[in-house]
Amino acid sequence: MNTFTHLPQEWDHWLDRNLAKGCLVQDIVKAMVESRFDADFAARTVAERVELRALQTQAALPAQAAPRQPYQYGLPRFAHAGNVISTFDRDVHITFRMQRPVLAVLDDLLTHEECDRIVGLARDRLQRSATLDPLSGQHQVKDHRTSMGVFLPAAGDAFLDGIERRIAEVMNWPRANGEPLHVLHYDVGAEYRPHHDFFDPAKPGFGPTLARGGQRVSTLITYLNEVEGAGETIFPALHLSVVPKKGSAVYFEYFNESGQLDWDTLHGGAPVTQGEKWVVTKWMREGVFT
Ligand SMILES: O=C(O)CCC(=O)C(=O)O
Ligand SMILES: [Fe+2]
Repeated sequence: MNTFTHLPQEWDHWLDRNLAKGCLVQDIVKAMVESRFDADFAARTVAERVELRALQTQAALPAQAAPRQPYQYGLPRFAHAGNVISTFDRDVHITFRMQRPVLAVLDDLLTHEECDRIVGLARDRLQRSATLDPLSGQHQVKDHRTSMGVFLPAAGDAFLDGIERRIAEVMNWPRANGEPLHVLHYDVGAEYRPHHDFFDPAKPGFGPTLARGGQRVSTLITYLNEVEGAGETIFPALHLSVVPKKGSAVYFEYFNESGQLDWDTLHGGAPVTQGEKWVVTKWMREGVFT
């Protein structure tokens, strides 16, 4: 019986060595399955590692496409100097920041009461999270996103209205460019595998969503509860993970004035190993979201 669904460190190195040697993916997966790794796990793990290695070496593009130019870090959209962002109703504290990619961890974005209230608004309306298929443009439920989610439009809700305003000030981008707040819930074992929040313009299925305000430019993920085990937001290309803390948030941006995309913002929600995880995400667009 094939049982292993976790990659020990020695196997991690083995995987990299074999990919570097040019071994075929199917041979690597076969060897893992023969060593009692779960077949689906082995296939997924190898496919993800191939993608990550390609990203790191910028070799992910098909042969006929032009190589990606390095992302130009001009003036960040997140232009807050100092440690505190004084919004109209609350001081938000910057506890970590990095320039490449532009990323920050923020404390006190929401009070605990606000977190609980958002969870309360979302709890009974959750649906299994879907992702937009890059080829067909259809919303599809896939194994790589096993959370439950719901959009919370702020229209007419004074509470959400205030939160939206605060978030727009923190993201330093017009509120009208934001998609509605999106709440995600993860049970034990649920995860959101590494992805980019922007829409790859080379993929035809993203045309219709790109027509609704253009490209996504930045993301703010706010943690709504204390997670008992794991569930970090992981950034594999940066070897960075952000540990959930109730009321705190992680911000990152990935679209510059020249329209370049920062592929290093690859990120995901690691599987929750104990308890549950709630987040609320704000995605900003280039223009007004319609
Ligand atoms: O749950 C997380 O930590 C990541 C969520 C995420 O990537 C998103 O909402 O776009
Ligand atoms: Fe994301």
